[in-house]
Amino acid sequence: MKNVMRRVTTMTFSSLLQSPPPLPISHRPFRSLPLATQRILTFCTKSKPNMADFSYLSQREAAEIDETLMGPLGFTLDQLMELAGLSVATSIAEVYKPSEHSRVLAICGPGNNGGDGLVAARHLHHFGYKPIICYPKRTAKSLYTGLVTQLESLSIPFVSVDDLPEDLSKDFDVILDAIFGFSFHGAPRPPFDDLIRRLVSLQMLQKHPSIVSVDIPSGWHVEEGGHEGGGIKPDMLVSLTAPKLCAKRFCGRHHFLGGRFVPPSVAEKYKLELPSYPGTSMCVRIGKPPIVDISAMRVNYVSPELLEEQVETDPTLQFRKWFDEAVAAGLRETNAMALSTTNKDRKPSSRMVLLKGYDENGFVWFTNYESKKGSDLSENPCAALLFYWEILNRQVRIEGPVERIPESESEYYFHSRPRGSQIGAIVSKQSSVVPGRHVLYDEYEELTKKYSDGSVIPKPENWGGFRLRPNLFEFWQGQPSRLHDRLQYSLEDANGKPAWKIHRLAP
Ligand SMILES: NC(=O)C1=CN([C@@H]2O[C@H](COP(=O)(O)OP(=O)(O)OC[C@H]3O[C@@H](n4cnc5c(N)ncnc54)[C@H](OP(=O)(O)O)[C@@H]3O)[C@@H](O)[C@H]2O)[C@H](O)CC1
Ligand SMILES: Cc1cc2nc3c(=O)[nH]c(=O)nc-3n(C[C@H](O)[C@H](O)[C@H](O)COP(=O)(O)O)c2cc1C
Ligand SMILES: Cc1ncc(COP(=O)(O)O)c(C=O)c1O
Ligand SMILES: [K+]
Repeated sequence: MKNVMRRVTTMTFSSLLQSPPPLPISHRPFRSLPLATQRILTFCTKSKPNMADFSYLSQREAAEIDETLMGPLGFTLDQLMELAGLSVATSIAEVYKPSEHSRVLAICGPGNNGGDGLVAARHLHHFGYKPIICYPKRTAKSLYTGLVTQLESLSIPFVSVDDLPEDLSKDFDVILDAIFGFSFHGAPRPPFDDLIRRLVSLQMLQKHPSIVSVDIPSGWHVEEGGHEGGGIKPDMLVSLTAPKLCAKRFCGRHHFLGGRFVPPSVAEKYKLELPSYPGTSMCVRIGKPPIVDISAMRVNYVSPELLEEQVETDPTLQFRKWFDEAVAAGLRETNAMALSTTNKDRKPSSRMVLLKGYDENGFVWFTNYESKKGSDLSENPCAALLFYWEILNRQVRIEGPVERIPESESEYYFHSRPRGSQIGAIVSKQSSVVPGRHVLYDEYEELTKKYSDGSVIPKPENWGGFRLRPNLFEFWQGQPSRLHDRLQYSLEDANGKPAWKIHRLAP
């Protein structure tokens, strides 16, 4: 596609045929765990099978890990607390959106758990929440006074226990329980005893703020747990480093793990079986995903209006504008599109493909000409493309006739791909039945060896590009109450020449 087409953002494609990634830790077989942990695991496996994959720390182990991190491993408390607090804030943001749960009360205790709460509150503020802090027993150390100063400089209010509203359910959507962590022992002393009692009675109400506990539900025994004895029942628990034994008794809807800083030596020493964190996330959900009512799943789209007078007269330019905005919005595969084809019996079929270039002449993707889509397109050379850019509430539909691109352009593009994907294209007789994965892997290995000298990998004859020449575009912008904007561009006759006409369609 030398200079013919504008190349879409370079995407990395980790081919199915490249070496398989290691199993995430959570999927590896159960390994030997500390005895106490094993006992609890065996006990709980019966009632909650999905929890058996993780290890749980005793109070002593948790403290020991902290000492190791901050001793021989060279971490400082400030660093760990910052990461712990950030994990808590990102976990909250995954479950409670600021649009509906902005009013957060962070109750912070005298130790490091309280410090995590202070850090989390700062991050929540930057995420768009409106936190208020109750921090009755302040620590004079500079780490804590610094955190307080940072919060004050953001005008985050501090409230005393006496000034807290009697009914916490009216003023708050989320209560962050950062009172006690893994060093809690005995029975809670004032003023925390009363604060915990208030959280317990709050939960008796039908509608109450969601309680999010940092590391340990405050007042629970670190190993034995305890809400049966009348303690708090948090809706969410964010375990740090690894869940403590009491987390086995957690029955709330959302259990997250944070503290993405555990070096392999610590994981190894304590035989930690933990899930892997996705992508760049600071937190990962553990335990069962929440049960959702699919029929109630809906988003009320709120977007700027899409007006006839704002859009480009040329739909390719309008596409460029939206495509670039989607890239700028940070979408991972802006160029992923659904391609719909039909066969000679008019039977439709859809799949995702990657857009690899577009201009006024059309939209190009690459594939195997002998695949299902290839065969459909030879029987009916017409197709529809569909993009959905969720975070922008936008959808684009494109339809038109399809043709193969010149062989030289396919050649050029094929050799620009990673060598693994080039070999993958040779190995895959796309859409045909394969007796097993090993067949693909064996051939892949063989070809990898064959071409290990760096010689040119020949493009299979049946692999190349298709170009759809649009005769219809539709730009869709989601709006409240389902009254979306839909602007359709169709090619119509204007004095004997085709010209793009814009029509607004009912949503
Ligand atoms: N590695 C990590 O994941 C990190 C986690 N962090 C967080 O740190 C806590 C543990 O912090 P620590 O300071 O050791 O302990 P606590 O936050 O639990 O609080 C200890 C203070 O609480 C007092 N305390 C204890 N029991 C009671 C009680 N019954 N009533 C009232 N007060 C109590 C205790 O006072 P004492 O006089 O009793 O000693 C302390 O003042 C961990 O859970 C994580 O949240 C770190 O941020 C970084 C690394
Ligand atoms: C995000 C995404 C992008 C894809 N891109 C391509 C592509 O560019 N070309 C391709 O042949 N298959 C691509 N695939 C695989 C196709 O969806 C499909 O499985 C394959 O092409 C076989 O389809 P068919 O049997 O209908 O021909 C992609 C899949 C996904 C999920
Ligand atoms: C089977 C197949 N072929 C081709 C592609 C496109 O790969 P590339 O971006 O290397 O052209 C993909 C992308 O997912 C694919 O799955
Ligand atoms: K806590």
